[in-house]
Amino acid sequence: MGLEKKSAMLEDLIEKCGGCAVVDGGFATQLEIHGAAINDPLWSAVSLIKDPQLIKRVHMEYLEAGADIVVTSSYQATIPGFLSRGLSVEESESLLQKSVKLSLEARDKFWDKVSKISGHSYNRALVAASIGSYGAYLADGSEYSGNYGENVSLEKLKDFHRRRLQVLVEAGPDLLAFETIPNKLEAQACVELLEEEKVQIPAWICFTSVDGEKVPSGESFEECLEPLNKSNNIYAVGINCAPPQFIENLIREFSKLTKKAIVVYPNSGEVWDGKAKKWLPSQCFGDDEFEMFATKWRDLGAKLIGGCCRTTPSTIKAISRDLKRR
Ligand SMILES: C[S+](C)CC[C@H](N)C(=O)O
Ligand SMILES: N[C@@H](CCS)C(=O)O
Ligand SMILES: [Zn+2]
Repeated sequence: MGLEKKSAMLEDLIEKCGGCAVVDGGFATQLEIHGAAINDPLWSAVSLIKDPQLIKRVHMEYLEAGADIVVTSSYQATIPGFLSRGLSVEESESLLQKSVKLSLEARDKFWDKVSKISGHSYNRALVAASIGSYGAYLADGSEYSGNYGENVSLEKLKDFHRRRLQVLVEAGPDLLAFETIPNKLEAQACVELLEEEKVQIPAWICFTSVDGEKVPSGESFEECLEPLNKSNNIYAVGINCAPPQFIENLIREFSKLTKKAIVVYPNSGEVWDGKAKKWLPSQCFGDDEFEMFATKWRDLGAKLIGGCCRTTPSTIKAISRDLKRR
C-alpha cells in the first residue's frame, strides 16, 4: 500500500471520529504503573527485552480506553542502545520489529473482540511506530534541551535514524511517529531521511517545548516547520511531552504556520529531571482538566489528540468520551 492509500486510511479514521482522532497516552508511565523497572538507559525499551507481554497489555488498556491510534514501544529502542547491552545487530533489529508486531497484534486482537459487539463505539485503531529523538537515545534529558553539541551534524542524525527507520517501516506499521524532537536539525534529518528512503508510510513529527513558545534549542516553530511543510511524507506536525497549558497557544501558532494536520499529546505538566531520571511534580493536570482541554484543542483545529508522559488510560478515556460525544 502506497503513501496516498495509507494517508487516506488516517484521513478516514479522523473523519469517522468526527474530525479528531484519539492518540493513546503515556506508554512508559503505564508500564511503570504495572511495576516495570525502567530506570535504565533504554528506558521503556527495556521491556522489549524483559516483558513483551506487558507491552501488549498496555496497548490493550489504551485501546479499551478509546485510543484510535496506538504508539509502539520503540521510543527509546535503538540499535546502538541494544548493542551497548551486549545484544547483536540481529537481536536488536528483531526487538524493533517486535515493537511493531506487539502493537499490531494488540490492535487485531482488540478489534476482533469488539467488532463482534453490536453498537460498540470503537474504531479499528491504527499503529504508529514511535521514533524517539536522538536526545532520547542519549538518555540525559537532552530531548528537553535540544543541545546536541557541535559534533552532531545533519548527516550524523540521519545515520543515527536510518537503520531503525528501515526496520520499523519493514515491520508494517500504519504510521510513523517522530517524538520529542527538540531542534530544527533533527526535524530536517527526519524529513530528508523519509525522502531518501522513499518511505511509503505517512509520518507525524512532534516537537517538545519547555517554554511554550519555541523548541528547546531556542529555534522558532516557524523555522522548524519550514522543511516539514514541503514534505509529502509528513501528514501531521505538532507537540508531544510538553505541559498541557502550552498547547492552546501552540495550536494557534501552528495554524498560522502550516497546512498539515495538527497533532498534540502533552504530558501531565510534570517536569523530567534528566539527571535524577524522575518526574518532578510541577503544575499537574488531571483527567477532568484534560477532558476540558481536549474540546478546546479540537475546536482550535487539532486533528489528533492524546496524552504523553504521566497520562494514563483514564486520561485517554476522558479525552475519548469528550471528543466522541457527538
Ligand atoms: C520522555 S523522557 C522522560 C524519556 C527518558 C529519557 N530519554 C531518559 O532516558 O532519561
Ligand atoms: N511514546 C513515548 C513517548 C515518551 S516522551 C511514551 O509514551 O512513553
Ligand atoms: Zn512523554
